[in-house]
Amino acid sequence: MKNNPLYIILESKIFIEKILQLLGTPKILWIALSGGRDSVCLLYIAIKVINRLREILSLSMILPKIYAIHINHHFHKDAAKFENFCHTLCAKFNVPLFVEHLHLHKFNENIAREARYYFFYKHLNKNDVIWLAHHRDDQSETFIMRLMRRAGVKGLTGIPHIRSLGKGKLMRPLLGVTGEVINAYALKYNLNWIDDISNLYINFDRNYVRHNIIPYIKIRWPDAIESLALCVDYLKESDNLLNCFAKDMLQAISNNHSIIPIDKIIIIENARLKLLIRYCLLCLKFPMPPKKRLDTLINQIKKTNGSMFCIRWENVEARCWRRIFFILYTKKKSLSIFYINLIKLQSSFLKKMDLSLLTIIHIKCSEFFFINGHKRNIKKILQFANIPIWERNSIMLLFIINELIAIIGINFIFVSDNCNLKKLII
Ligand SMILES: Nc1ncnc2c1ncn2[C@@H]1O[C@H](COP(=O)(O)OP(=O)(O)OP(=O)(O)O)[C@@H](O)[C@H]1O
Repeated sequence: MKNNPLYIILESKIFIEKILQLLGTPKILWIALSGGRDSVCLLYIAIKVINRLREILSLSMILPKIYAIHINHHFHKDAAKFENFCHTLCAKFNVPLFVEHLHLHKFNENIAREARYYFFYKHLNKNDVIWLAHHRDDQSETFIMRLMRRAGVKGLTGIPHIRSLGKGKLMRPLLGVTGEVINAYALKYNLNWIDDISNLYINFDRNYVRHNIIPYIKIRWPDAIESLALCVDYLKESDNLLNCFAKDMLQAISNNHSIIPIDKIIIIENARLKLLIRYCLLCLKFPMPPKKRLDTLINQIKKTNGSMFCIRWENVEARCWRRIFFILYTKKKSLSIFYINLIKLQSSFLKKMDLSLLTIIHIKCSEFFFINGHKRNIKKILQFANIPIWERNSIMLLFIINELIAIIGINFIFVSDNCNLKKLII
């Protein structure tokens, strides 16, 4: 096993050149280090890649520095073991390690993931890059899980190779290789890591797919991982095309993802209208409606012919009022949006603030924010961040705000005591 030649893929010229090309020359290359096999290998590869860069670049060029970041979730009984392991490993390689702590009353996988990305976001400065160790098997598992959740093209596109995150970029250089290759690499270089025993619990969907489904598919189709990952690549291309199409459609009728004249959309054919609404929701980072809800919404748009209606799912409301179609967020948003919007205001100040004083980011439209919370606390933050406050509780403000944004392009905050939009409208 130690001589397994598979590891060579990770040392091939093609692999190294591809990641060097993607990497560019950031000031800091962050490695998201969990202490597991994949991220330990990634750290090792990063060190080698920077050494390679040192050989190619002229002496006058500044090399990216490698920093590692570990999030201690304090939930796992081995949490301290993982953190200590990361400290020892980074000390060995002379890589500075930043540890962030997350204390949740009750562990929730999704919130923990969102919080992780928030911490990554917080550390990334302009042009920094962070590497995560997802690989081909993760991609194929995600694909199968999403199939079972009846995802459409967008959902099946899986994990992206590269995307922006705050001021920097998030990359997954190992997404093109399988776990088997990473394993061979780890064995070849005698790397140590900690096995997360929770990866064996098949009551989690991912683990069920990993242990109970993929091995069976591979008996019949040994290249299954590769084939599934290729499907994901094809779907990514289709999804990009659909997004371009939807963007053009929107640009022709509105300059806002959440406010569109109803007369412009009534005439759009159903399948295109669905695509347009999904695109707006995607840009607004709002949750997608279940299929039946979206069908009902389309029916309402066509049937009511511009009179009032309201369709809700999760915390989203799609409304028509005074011949304007609105997409609004009405209640508590997920942790990342909550943090990320606040952090935009003034991160150093917020660090000192007790965030629990604020209850909810109420609605986030593309250019302005509705915040609900104790007025005193919100005002304190906004004043500190030099953001003008408008206090009114009329939906008419939406129009005024929209007009002002269109005319002078300002950003400001609307603070309302009563964020029940239904009441406001009536
Ligand atoms: N607690 C953490 N701190 C820092 N980064 C993390 C943490 N958990 C996950 N990551 C990053 O996200 C990637 C994917 O996480 P996930 O839990 O899906 O994978 P994994 O199989 O546990 O990976 P690994 O073998 O590195 O632990 C990890 O490889 C790592 O880069």
